[in-house]
Amino acid sequence: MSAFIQVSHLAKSRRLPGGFFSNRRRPVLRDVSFEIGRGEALALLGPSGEGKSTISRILLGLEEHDSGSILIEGVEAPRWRKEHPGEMSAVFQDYTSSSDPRWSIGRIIAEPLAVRGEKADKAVPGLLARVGLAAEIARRRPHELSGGQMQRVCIARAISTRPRFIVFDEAVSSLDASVQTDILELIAGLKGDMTFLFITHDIQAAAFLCPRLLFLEGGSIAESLTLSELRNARSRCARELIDSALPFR
Ligand SMILES: Nc1ncnc2c1ncn2[C@@H]1O[C@H](COP(=O)(O)OP(=O)(O)OP(=O)(O)O)[C@@H](O)[C@H]1O
Repeated sequence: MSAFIQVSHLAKSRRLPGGFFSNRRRPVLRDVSFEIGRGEALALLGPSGEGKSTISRILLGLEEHDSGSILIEGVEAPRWRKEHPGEMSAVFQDYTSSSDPRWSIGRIIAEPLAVRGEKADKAVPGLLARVGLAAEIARRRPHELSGGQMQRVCIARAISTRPRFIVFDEAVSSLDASVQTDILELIAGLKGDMTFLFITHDIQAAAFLCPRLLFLEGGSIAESLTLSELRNARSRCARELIDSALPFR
């Protein structure tokens, strides 16, 4: 599988609280290197606060890194994002703040297309159908939908521009267990040629969607394991996550 994204020696520190003039910084990412193959679904796991979302925000161009490089199809990430508008997308945990509560669902889904100057309204019924929602939902507003329905709307919006790469950052974490399963099945069914990065604390969800799992610990990738290698995990964070998941015991 050829590399779609190559992350090399990524490092990022954050300013410690202590006033505007404080220069004290705390490393979050020390030396993170990994590849995501073209068309691969890759999971990124690790304890809370370890820097998983920081990596996703850096990949998406929402945050700067201090050093290291990110190549997408062999091109520096900022240039790739500029040359491929709409081809990188994301679904976040908080579906409420991901969408304007005053807008109709149709407008929320169509916005990324409208921004690109494409005819948006015609695409909405098809996008709703792809995520298992009825066309009439386009007229409703976010407060009229359940959490699971709203996350489906966020997924419809994320795929509206036909991205080639999607980050799912804790995209099922705030949903009830039964709804989580539905959304995981939806995500699994969408894949096609897309490349996925699936960020989660939930090793069972990761193993359901992704054939390979990365474990982030101490600011770098502690292990990269395929599903069949999970039983031989050696890093502390991988072992803890595996031991906490009953089916793996
Ligand atoms: N905007 C920010 N300003 C300051 N510190 C931040 C900011 N965002 C994250 N951090 C800090 O950076 C570190 C990494 O956060 P990050 O959200 O990337 O971790 P995470 O592994 O995704 O955590 P979780 O699993 O809890 O979402 C944490 O210590 C966090 O408190």
